[in-house]
Amino acid sequence: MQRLAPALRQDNVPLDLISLIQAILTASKDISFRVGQGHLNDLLGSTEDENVQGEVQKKLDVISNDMLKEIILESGFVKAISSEEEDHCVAGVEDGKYLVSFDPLDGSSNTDINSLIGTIFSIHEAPKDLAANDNDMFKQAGDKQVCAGYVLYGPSTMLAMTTGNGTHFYVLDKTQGEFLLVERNVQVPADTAEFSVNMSNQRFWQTPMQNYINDLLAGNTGPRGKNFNMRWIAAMVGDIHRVLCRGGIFTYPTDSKDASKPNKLRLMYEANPMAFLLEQAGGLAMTSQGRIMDIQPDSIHQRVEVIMGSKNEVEKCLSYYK
Ligand SMILES: O=P(O)(O)OC[C@H]1O[C@](O)(COP(=O)(O)O)[C@@H](O)[C@@H]1O
Ligand SMILES: [Mg+2]
Ligand SMILES: [Mg+2]
Repeated sequence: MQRLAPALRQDNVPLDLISLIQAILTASKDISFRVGQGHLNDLLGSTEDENVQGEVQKKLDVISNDMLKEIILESGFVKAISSEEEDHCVAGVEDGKYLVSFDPLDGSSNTDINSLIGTIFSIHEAPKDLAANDNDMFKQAGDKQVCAGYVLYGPSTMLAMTTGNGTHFYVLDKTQGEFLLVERNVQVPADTAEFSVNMSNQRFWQTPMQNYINDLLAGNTGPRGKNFNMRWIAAMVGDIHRVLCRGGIFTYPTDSKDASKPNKLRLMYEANPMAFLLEQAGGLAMTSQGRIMDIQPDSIHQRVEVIMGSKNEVEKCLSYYK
């Protein structure tokens, strides 16, 4: 099986970007090891602190954030990073070529129940005309990403990544400490009979989404004429990995549960990287208003509606908004 670096060179990925990706993965390998230790090293549970999202941070949120931040900034290729766990972007080197946005630990509510969690990352080129501590550098649409990926800490540690030449799967060979290419050009089936949403929020959704999901639940007794199954891992990294593997539609719809926060998932380090991976695998990644990767960001912690997955099913969902 091919190692990561030669696989990326095959896609003509610039050497400095390969080195930056390897830095991110070095931190991820360490996170994978620590996550695997679970109770053994007192890594579970929460801290006393809240992050900029107003969420109580898990110990693993903080540990993985610090490890990624340190290794990425030390790489020397990065002008700044932005993270779910950092209020403001953190400056790197002024002449750094890249910007990295990351969700150090996705699926935080799963850390204490030994369930699926992951790390999500997105890389843009850094503008030369702004200072390294200026958040405005990150106001670039998802379409401008040069790389996106996630590492899934599951029974095996897997990497899904794209640099714009298709989406590929890698597995961490823990005996060698290397990510090995296991599947090139993953393709998401255009149709599906599987949907993924937190149903407990149903009464707060907009009418089109309520109607769409009700028709799925009606199955072969309803207008869709076929039965649909439901899955919800409560970790976007796990739910999107399933969609990349076998198709499906994943959505976190706009809701009225908390008027100050109509959307849950973050554009820069959740929606955009997943959108790049899905589109490169033949899927779609939308809000009810348009393509996620066309959104011009206005803040590094901006939240957006997410409707993504199998092309025909996403289009079907969007038809309810017409
Ligand atoms: O708790 P809910 O409503 O099921 O939301 C689950 C969603 O929240 C998240 O856990 C948010 O991400 P973080 O864990 O990184 O904060 C997503 O991974 C997941 O899709
Ligand atoms: Mg997350
Ligand atoms: Mg997180």
